[in-house]
Amino acid sequence: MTQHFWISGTDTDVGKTLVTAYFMRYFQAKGETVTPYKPVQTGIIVENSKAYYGDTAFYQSFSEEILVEGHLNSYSFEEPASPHYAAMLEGTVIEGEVILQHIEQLKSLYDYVICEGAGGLYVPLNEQRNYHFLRLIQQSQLPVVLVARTKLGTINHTLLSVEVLKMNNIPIAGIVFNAFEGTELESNNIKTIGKITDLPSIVIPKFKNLSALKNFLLEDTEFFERLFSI
Ligand SMILES: Nc1ncnc2c1ncn2[C@@H]1O[C@H](COP(=O)(O)OP(=O)(O)OP(=O)(O)O)[C@@H](O)[C@H]1O
Ligand SMILES: C[C@H](N)[C@H](N)CCCCCC(=O)O
Ligand SMILES: [Mg+2]
Repeated sequence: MTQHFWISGTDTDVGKTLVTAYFMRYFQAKGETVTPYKPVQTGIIVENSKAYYGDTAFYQSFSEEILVEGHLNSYSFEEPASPHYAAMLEGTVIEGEVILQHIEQLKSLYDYVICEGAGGLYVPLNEQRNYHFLRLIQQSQLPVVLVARTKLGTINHTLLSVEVLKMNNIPIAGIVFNAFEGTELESNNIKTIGKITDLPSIVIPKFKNLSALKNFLLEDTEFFERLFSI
C-alpha cells in the first residue's frame, strides 16, 4: 500500500507535528517505509550549546527507525516566523519547484510520505508571488489531513479551512481533532463540525506527558479507510 499526503492545520501550534509523528509511527508499526517531510521550518532552538529545529527533531525522537536527515526538510530559517518573512530575513526566496521536486523524489523512495505545512493554509511562502501553502498543496496533487483544535474557536477556523480546500478541489481525507480534554463543549464542537462538513474524524487526547504518544493507538475506523481510498 502507498499513500502520500499533507498534514495541514487550521493554525500554527494545533499539533501538526505531533499528528505527523503519530501517522509515521502508525505506518512504521505496519512495517511500511515512511518519511515525514517538513518543507519549510522556522525557529531555531539553541539549548546547551546545541542548535536544532523543533519539528524535525520531534520526528527523529518519536521514530522507531533512524530517519534520513536530508529527506526531512528543504528550507530551515532561524527566525520563528512565517516562512516568507523568515526567508526574507536571510536573503532567500522559497521556490515551490524545489519542494515539489523533493516530494517527487521521496514518493519514489517511500510507501508513505507525510508532508507537514507551517501554520495554516494561507501562510505565505513567497509574498511577492502571492504563493502560499494552499497553492503548493494543490500543485503537489496530494490529499490533506486537516488538524484542528477542539477548543472554543475551532468551529470557525475548521469550517473556513475545509471550505477553502473544497473550493480549490483539494481532496480532504478527514479531520484530526487534537488535544481533546473531554469537555462537553469540545464534544459538541467535534459533532457540529462533523455534521456540517460530513468528513470523518479521529480524536487525539491532550497528553500530560508527550511520551504517551508512543503507546497511543487508534482503531482502524472510517477515517483510515477513506485515507487509503482517497
Ligand atoms: N495532543 C497533545 N497533547 C499534549 N500536547 C500537545 C498535543 N498536541 C500538541 N501538543 C503540544 O503543543 C505544541 C504545538 O504542537 P505542534 O508543534 O505539533 O504544532 P504545529 O501545528 O506542528 O505547529 P507549527 O505550525 O509550528 O508546525 C507542542 O509543544 C506540542 O508538543
Ligand atoms: C514559527 C511557527 N512555529 C510556525 N512554524 C510558523 C507559523 C506561521 C504563521 C503565520 C501566520 O499565519 O500569521
Ligand atoms: Mg509543526
